[in-house]
Amino acid sequence: MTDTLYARLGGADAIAQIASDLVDFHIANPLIGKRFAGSDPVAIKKKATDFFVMGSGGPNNYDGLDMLSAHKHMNISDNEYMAAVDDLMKALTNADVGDHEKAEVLYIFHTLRPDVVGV
Ligand code: HEM
Repeated sequence: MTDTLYARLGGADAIAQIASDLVDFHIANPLIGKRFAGSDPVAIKKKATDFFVMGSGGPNNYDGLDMLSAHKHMNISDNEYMAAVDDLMKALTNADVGDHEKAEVLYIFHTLRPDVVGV
C-alpha cells in the first residue's frame, strides 16, 4: 500500500513546521496580512497544523471550525485565495516537499475553495 500523504510529508513535526511557516507568510503577506491582525499566531498555527495533519491522512485532533463556518462573512476574494496558495507553495518549498506531494496538497487545498472564497 502507498504511504499516506501525511507520512510522505514527514509526519506531525514536519507538518507543524510547514503550518508555522504558512501562518508566518500569511501575516507578512501584504495582500492578506491584515486579515490576521486580531489573530493569536500560536493558536492559529496549532489549528492549521491539526487541520493539515487530519487532511493529509494523519491522526484527527482537529477541534476547530469547519471551513465554511471559519470563513463565513469574510468575503475572501480570488486574489486573496491566490495569495494564500502562493504562501502554501513557499512553505512546502521551504520544507523540501517534492513536486508530487506539492500537487496533492494543492489539490486538497483547492477542493476547499468553495467553502472559503466569497462566502
Ligand atoms: C483552502 C484554503 C484555506 C484553508 C484550508 C484554511 C484553513 C483555516 C483553518 C483550519 C482555520 C481555523 C478555523 C478555526 O478557527 O477553528 C482558518 C481560519 C482563518 N482563515 Fe483560513 N483557510 C483557507 C483560506 C483562507 C484565506 C484565503 C484567508 C484570507 C486571506 C483566510 C483567512 C482566515 C482567517 C482570518 C481565519 C481566522 C483566524 C483566527 O481565528 O484568528 N483563510 N482557516
